[in-house]
Amino acid sequence: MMADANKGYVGPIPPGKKIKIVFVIGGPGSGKGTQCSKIVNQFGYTHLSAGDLLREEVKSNTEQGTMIQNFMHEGKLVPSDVSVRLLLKAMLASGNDKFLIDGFPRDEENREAYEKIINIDPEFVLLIDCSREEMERRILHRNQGRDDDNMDTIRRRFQVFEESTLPVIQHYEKMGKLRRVMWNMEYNTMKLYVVSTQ
Ligand SMILES: Nc1ncnc2c1ncn2[C@@H]1O[C@H](COP(=O)(O)OP(=O)(O)O)[C@@H](O)[C@H]1O
Ligand SMILES: O=c1ccn([C@@H]2O[C@H](COP(=O)(O)OP(=O)(O)O)[C@@H](O)[C@H]2O)c(=O)[nH]1
Ligand SMILES: [Mg+2]
Repeated sequence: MMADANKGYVGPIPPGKKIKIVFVIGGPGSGKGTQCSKIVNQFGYTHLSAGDLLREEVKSNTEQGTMIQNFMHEGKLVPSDVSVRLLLKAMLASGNDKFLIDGFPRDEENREAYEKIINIDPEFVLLIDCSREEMERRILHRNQGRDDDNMDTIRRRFQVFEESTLPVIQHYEKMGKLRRVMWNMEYNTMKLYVVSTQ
């Protein structure tokens, strides 16, 4: 491993380790988790779902867990320092150097907190573009017993996606980092994006 693999990097990950990060973004129910699970099996990435990490934290029955549960139940975004710290903890615990980060960053504040605390430029941002009708249909049939998969919360989650996540997507598009795939695209086409950065 080259000593200057992360030249200029200032952050908590040990220097000298070239870390690859891919953000996977898309509306609620667009298939982020599904595609990430397929990609990790084949390409040795660690899949970190920000939503799953938050749900794990809710189970801990701490004050922070209850706070997170309330935000999620309302379809709102949990304060960035909480989500970023959970991501960082999971990255350090994994020992891996390639991560698919699913469902994050969801707003500009998330992105800024990530840049302040973790500060590793993503290789690219994979956007799963899916119609709202299809996303709604999928969420309502997902049967994972999620407290936020009800019509009322779903509506708010879509609103957050349109108002807060779209600006993040535009940011990465301006930087030339956005790779857009359609929800009904062949999985093999999706794989190409990952293979091309191996
Ligand atoms: N390409 C697909 N075609 C049909 N159903 C899908 C597809 N991808 C995902 N699903 C289903 O849609 C639901 C939402 O997918 P999920 O991966 O949980 O999305 P997200 O993580 O973006 O919310 C799940 O029940 C999943 O099985
Ligand atoms: O970085 C994140 C990721 C998720 N969430 C919260 O967790 C919920 C569920 O996110 P998840 O990614 O699991 O939902 P999905 O898009 O997969 O349906 C969101 O609505 C938010 O309330 C958050 O606050 N910050
Ligand atoms: Mg998901």
